[in-house]
Amino acid sequence: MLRIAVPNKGSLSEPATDMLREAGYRQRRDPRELVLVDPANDIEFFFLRPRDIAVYVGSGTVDAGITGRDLLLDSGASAVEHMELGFGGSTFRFAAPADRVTSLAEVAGRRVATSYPVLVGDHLRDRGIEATVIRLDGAVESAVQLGVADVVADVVSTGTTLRGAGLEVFGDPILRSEAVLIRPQSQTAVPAGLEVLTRRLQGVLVARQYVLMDYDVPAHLVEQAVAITPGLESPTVSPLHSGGWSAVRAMVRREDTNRVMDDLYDVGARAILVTSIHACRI
Ligand SMILES: Nc1ncnc2c1ncn2[C@@H]1O[C@H](COP(=O)(O)OP(=O)(O)OP(=O)(O)O)[C@@H](O)[C@H]1O
Ligand SMILES: O=P(O)(O)OC[C@H]1O[C@H](OP(=O)(O)OP(=O)(O)O)[C@H](O)[C@@H]1O
Ligand SMILES: [Mg+2]
Repeated sequence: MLRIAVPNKGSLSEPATDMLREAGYRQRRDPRELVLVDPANDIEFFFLRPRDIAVYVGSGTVDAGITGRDLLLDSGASAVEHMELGFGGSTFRFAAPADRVTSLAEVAGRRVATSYPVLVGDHLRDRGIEATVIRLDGAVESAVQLGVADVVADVVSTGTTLRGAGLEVFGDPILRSEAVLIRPQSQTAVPAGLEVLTRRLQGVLVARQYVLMDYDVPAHLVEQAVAITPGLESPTVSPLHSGGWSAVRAMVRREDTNRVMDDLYDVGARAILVTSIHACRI
């Protein structure tokens, strides 16, 4: 039976569970459940702290797990990224009170508060900057105001928390993170069940990122229209019953939907219909 670690709380928990449910796996209803078996899919889910998941995966006691790239790098565990999951996006950045510290070089000799001491320590060392890293469990934005640190390094999503604490980011992002499926470095071959899980999750990603577009276009304009909707591989073109027109079906990126419909209409396409993809295997 395949063993998969899933975040039990925090920002990644609900979107991870939603994605697995969308991929056809049983998921827990009670947030206190720690283990859930899905016998129909021969898979077992372990609900663990997001920060601990890389440790379990690295030790090889589970076959794969969902966590953040930032948490994986900070863990130092022997686990590798297997697949990006398209949610839980964030940047990891330095911040300080406006105008007090404005470049990475100025971090030298100062105190940096963070919940990600390995990630930050590695970043500073790689750039030859000596600073004192102070490890805190969370809410690091208050560390400057409370006099424990001069600079913070933390997850930034909307930036609301930083603004609220009177801090401003400076320097380049330390990391761009998102939720990832990770597997043990020691795993020599990807288990068959993990390949199925991966394909299912890729199906969810495609269903979320693409829509299906159908339209009719005069046959002599098909080439122009198809240039606007090249699809993933190649669009399907079929003749309409009444001569001189073709029907085209292609996948289109969801965010491009309205621009593509406008462009198709301008070329002469009509009866342009957009349908959501419920599920797919590419
Ligand atoms: N707005 C956000 N706030 C916090 N983490 C986010 C956000 N968006 C994405 N993430 C990602 O979520 C992961 C951290 O999860 P979370 O903050 O839930 O863990 P935690 O801080 O260990 O737990 P908790 O906050 O419940 O104590 C990281 O990979 C981080 O990049
Ligand atoms: O840019 P924002 O949208 O404001 O989000 C970023 C904040 O969210 C996270 O905190 P979390 O809620 O996980 O609390 P924690 O600091 O205790 O981990 C993170 O550590 C930042 O504080
Ligand atoms: Mg947190």
